[in-house]
Amino acid sequence: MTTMTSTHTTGPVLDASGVTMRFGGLTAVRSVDLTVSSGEIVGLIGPNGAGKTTFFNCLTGLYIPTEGKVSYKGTVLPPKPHLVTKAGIARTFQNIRLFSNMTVLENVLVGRHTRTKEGLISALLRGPGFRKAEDESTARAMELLEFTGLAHKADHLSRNLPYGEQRKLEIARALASDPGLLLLDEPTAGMNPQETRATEELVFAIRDRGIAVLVIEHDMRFIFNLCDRVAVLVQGEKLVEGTSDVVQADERVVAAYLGTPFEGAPGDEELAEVEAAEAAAPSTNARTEEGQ
Ligand SMILES: Nc1ncnc2c1ncn2[C@@H]1O[C@H](COP(=O)(O)OP(=O)(O)OP(=O)(O)O)[C@@H](O)[C@H]1O
Repeated sequence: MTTMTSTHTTGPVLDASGVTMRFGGLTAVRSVDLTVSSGEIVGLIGPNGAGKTTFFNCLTGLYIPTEGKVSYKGTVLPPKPHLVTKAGIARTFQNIRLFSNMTVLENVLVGRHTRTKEGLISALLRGPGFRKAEDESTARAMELLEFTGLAHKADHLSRNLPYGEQRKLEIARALASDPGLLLLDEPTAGMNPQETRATEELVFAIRDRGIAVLVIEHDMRFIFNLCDRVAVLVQGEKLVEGTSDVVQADERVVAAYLGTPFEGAPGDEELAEVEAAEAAAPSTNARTEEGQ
């Protein structure tokens, strides 16, 4: 039996059932059920204000749902963000939330703290146990920077990274908590086609490491290329859920969100844009290296 097969047979990593979130008179999320299984990449799409981020906040303990429950690997999660992270769910945010005055490596080390056992006394004494844990954390953080293509920037201040690399760093920091499920909130927002394509590859690589992924995104090419399953939220309710083909063909989704049927094989147009950008890239790099 391959690893892939065994991860697919272990049942849902995430099981959200009947999740409702009300803010006063406004019901932002209404009785939403969603599961994500090991080995899956699931997309969450919908118009602005549909309740996608609110749903993420309910999954990660930032909000206590008005109704419903969220389980991770069969255990109901306490609605406290640090306990949710410790249980195995990590996330990135729609707006980048890095520690801008820390280095790239330090940002990833911050994400590692839920997995280090050494306490305050040990840290103050800086005994052998603490130093060993520190070395292990640094090695793990560097491995994640290699994985995300940022190792060569480990000692740069995060605020000096280009936008696309800051987004990658957010993902590296989320991975530092060794999650079983990664929630990505608009990971390609503001990216050019080349960066979007690289992010797509990164998400596939994360999935191949055995981490399930739930992703919110407005870029439909990205979503339909990437996801095994897509759920559509409209006005807080789940309208449709299915494969990319099913969702794209659903008239209700077209009417409520996509506007016009999504034409052409997903990825073709994007591929052409990326190839054009890559063809133009050497001259851009040359200008940068010459300091122009
Ligand atoms: N803390 C809050 N208090 C009151 N209303 C809120 C709060 N957070 C979200 N809302 C409302 O809940 C609804 C859903 O918002 P949410 O940000 O979850 O939508 P979204 O689908 O993520 O939108 P977008 O795609 O624009 O990010 C909106 O009407 C929003 O104004």
